[in-house]
Amino acid sequence: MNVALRWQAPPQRALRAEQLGHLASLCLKLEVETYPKPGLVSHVDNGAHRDMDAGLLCRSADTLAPFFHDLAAAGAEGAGMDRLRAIGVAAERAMLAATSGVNTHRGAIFGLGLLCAAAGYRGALGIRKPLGELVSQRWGDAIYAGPISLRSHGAVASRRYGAGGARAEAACGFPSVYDIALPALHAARTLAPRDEEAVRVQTCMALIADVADTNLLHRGGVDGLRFAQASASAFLAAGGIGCPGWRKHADGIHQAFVARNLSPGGSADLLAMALFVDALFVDRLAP
Ligand SMILES: CC(C)(COP(=O)(O)OP(=O)(O)OC[C@H]1O[C@@H](n2cnc3c(N)ncnc32)[C@H](O)[C@@H]1O)[C@@H](O)C(=O)NCCC(=O)NCCS
Ligand SMILES: Nc1ncnc2c1ncn2[C@@H]1O[C@H](COP(=O)(O)OP(=O)(O)OP(=O)(O)O)[C@@H](O)[C@H]1O
Repeated sequence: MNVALRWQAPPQRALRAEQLGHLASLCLKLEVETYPKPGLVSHVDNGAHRDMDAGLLCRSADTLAPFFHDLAAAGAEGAGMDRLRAIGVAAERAMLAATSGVNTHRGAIFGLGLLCAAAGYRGALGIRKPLGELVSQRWGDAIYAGPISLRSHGAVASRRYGAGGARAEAACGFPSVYDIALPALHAARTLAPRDEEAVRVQTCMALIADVADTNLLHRGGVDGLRFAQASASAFLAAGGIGCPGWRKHADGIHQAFVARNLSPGGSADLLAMALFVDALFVDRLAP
């Protein structure tokens, strides 16, 4: 597998919904094609996961492209949260059918889906606001007011540890994308201008160091989250991808996560979202 980000944002502001759907799917594949990513599935190994591999994640990403397309089109038509939710639920169903029941991308459908809807909305209005701000303004209240599955891993972790999870991240306008991932991504490009995979590793580490990831809480409790955050912070403090031998350090962290069954799926989703936002030049001009 070799996924290149063959994407050049057209100069006009309004990107067609189909292109946005294709871009979102591509960003999911780029996230997969990033190694070492602590505990997560990549083209090199399956990390802390027994039920999925890179091939399954890429098939899932392909399955989701038309749904991201629909979400962008719905956003352009001014859809409210009920309509977006119906498309999101249909996307989750298609994902489970394509993966024989494995949750490959539930968090990513939600976050990237809302960003696609915001990109469609922004294109239709011809405005320049960051996508996260639009999600928060347009659908933030409805995201909080929406139905919550009491038995989901995220909901249990939220109740037990008080973490807001994917829902709070979206309702607040994706602060982890704008305040953590994008600055890390841009700084990393000056450290490794010709190595986009290294840039993605550094961005992923920056996210893990700061995000209260409900996947980590579900799998490892507070101790697991603290271990993950401390490991990623130590990688960054040592110079990250600017340090000679960084791959060995990152690989050691990956193996330590696997040994503890830790997987920061929320940070993986946020990495894909940051790649999506970064690829749309309006956000680059006004992040
Ligand atoms: C809100 C969702 C994600 C419910 O999931 P859940 O209760 O399990 O919540 P939780 O927040 O923990 O996370 C689910 C996934 O999000 C990701 N995640 C975990 N922590 C975080 C975080 N801090 N920030 C962002 N994403 C995170 C992980 O991949 C995780 O597996 C979603 O599945 C849902 O409500 N879907 C309904 C469809 C919908 O409303 N769609 C909107 C348009 S696409
Ligand atoms: N490369 C990746 N590797 C692993 N998880 C990822 C990756 N990219 C995104 N994710 C996110 O991680 C989530 C899946 O994580 P996980 O399998 O730990 O959750 P779960 O199904 O709730 O729990 P469990 O597998 O412990 O039963 C998905 O919702 C997905 O969006």
